Amino acid sequence: MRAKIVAGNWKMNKTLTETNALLAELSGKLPDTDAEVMVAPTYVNLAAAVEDVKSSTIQVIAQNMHFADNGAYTGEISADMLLDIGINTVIIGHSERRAYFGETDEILAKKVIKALEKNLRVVFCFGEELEDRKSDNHFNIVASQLKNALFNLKPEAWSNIVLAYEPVWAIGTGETASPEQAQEMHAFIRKTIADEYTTEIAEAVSILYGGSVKPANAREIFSKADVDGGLIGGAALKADDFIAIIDAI
Ligand SMILES: O=C[C@H](O)COP(=O)(O)O
Repeated sequence: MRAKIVAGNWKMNKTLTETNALLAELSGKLPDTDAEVMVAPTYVNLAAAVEDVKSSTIQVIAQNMHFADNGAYTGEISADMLLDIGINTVIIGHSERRAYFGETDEILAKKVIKALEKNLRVVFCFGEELEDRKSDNHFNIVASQLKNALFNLKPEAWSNIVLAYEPVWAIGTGETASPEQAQEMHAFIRKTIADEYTTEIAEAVSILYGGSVKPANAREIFSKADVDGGLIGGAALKADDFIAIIDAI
């Protein structure tokens, strides 16, 4: 059985005070669920967030990390720093990192290798841009993103990988992929992994959908066979919306 996951990526939102308040509300309202619930606050609030959720099942995860062990990388964060404060999962490859911070497939491949070497679980994000979909190139782009960043991994490494398919045109735009478009791409991703590795590995990996998931559309998207949960941006910033999305899985 694949893990069901609802993860909230808070991006560059929420001060420490707001982080404490949102986590207190989420912990108090968290429904009974089989899904893993994760939140990714900004770096400076991670350690406090880990404390905040100590008595709940919410997992605090990181939005990014560097591929080096340590050194002269001003402004960056290492895997060991995350592990030391009790973080076990890191998002890598978010489209905003790719678009605004120049993160290439090559850089992302290094980050994934380092994270796995340190025993961190990786939520790996990828997805096509609007032009790719308009020119019917979206399957090629997604396949090449997977291949370039992940297909150098040994088969056993896949047990620590979660995928998040996020079509860039659906992120923060209010426009979402239809449940059918999400299912079509998730099935394609699974087949691409099965072709490169094995059906067992492809069937075991959780594939989340991200891009304007809201309480109103979550249930239908999550009902699709190959959609194992969501990576939620804007709607993760309000406790009631995030709880409603967790309830929808
Ligand atoms: O990491 C989350 C995604 O970028 C989705 O963001 P969004 O739900 O605001 O569209």
